[in-house]
Amino acid sequence: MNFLLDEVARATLRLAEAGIASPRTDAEELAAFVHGVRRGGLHSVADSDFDARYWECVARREAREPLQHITGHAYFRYLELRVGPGVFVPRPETEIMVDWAIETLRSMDVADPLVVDLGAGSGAIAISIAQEVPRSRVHTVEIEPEALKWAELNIRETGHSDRVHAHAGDMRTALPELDGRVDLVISNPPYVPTRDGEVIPPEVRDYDPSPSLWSGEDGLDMIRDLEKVGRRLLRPGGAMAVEHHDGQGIEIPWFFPEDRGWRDVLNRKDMARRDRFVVMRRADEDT
Ligand SMILES: C[S@@+](CC[C@H](N)C(=O)[O-])C[C@H]1O[C@@H](n2cnc3c(N)ncnc32)[C@H](O)[C@@H]1O
Repeated sequence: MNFLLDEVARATLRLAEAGIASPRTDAEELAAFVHGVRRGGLHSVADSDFDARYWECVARREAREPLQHITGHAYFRYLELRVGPGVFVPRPETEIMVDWAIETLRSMDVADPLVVDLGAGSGAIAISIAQEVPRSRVHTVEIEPEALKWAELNIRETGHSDRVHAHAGDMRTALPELDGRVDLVISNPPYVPTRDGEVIPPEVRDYDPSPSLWSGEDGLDMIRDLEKVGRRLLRPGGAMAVEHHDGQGIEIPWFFPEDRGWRDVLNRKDMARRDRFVVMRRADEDT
């Protein structure tokens, strides 16, 4: 074993003691970041090249700063996105909802589908869809100016400025010019119940911006409003996906009733088999 791997083992213990859920991965990611190699290449770093800044990064992580804020990037599907203060760090759970959206768009008989992503954050959802559905046109909306800057940066740096457009605005009233024309609406809205304030991890509570998290006592305020937004934006037969907290999967389908033109409302699960997002579509014109 080389010196760096010894240090990674020591850092792993420190991070585990600090209550980090994935101490080994984080210790390795930080070592890879500091030494400019991939995780698989850590064994090849010469002992003389060990960089003591590694321990500064480990101390920041130990104090529960998110890994992605320390390294400055987050991986999401096939993207490496820039993140930092002022923006929500994209999560793996959301990748599964995006998977559903991409499959749904590919199965639609539409050459250049029109997509709206509500709550841009880093741009993770919007950029992934543009990248993986080649002719899609994606509009994303963000209320927080700081977050919008990160989304714009990522859209530019990933080379998707031609088909992803980030708009400043409130997702509840945004993009009236697209009313009735959108093929797919997707959102990972704020959904954490304010009553959970005491139990969420410090990485989330202290670093994800408040507007990306909280949505009323039961966490459902924004999702209730999204029913109206989807009804306004979608074309007949258009599809929608909304991420939610585990434990909210029973209530949300009731917000999208058949008598308001919703069809095929279904709960979908994440990798841990927990209810994680709800999908639905608008009735066709003749139903
Ligand atoms: C949970 S984050 C999701 C970000 C990103 N889509 C992702 O999945 O990583 C929710 C985002 O919605 C934004 N947001 C909250 N309320 C909003 C509103 N009323 N209108 C537009 N964006 C809003 C937050 O600032 C935050 O960036």
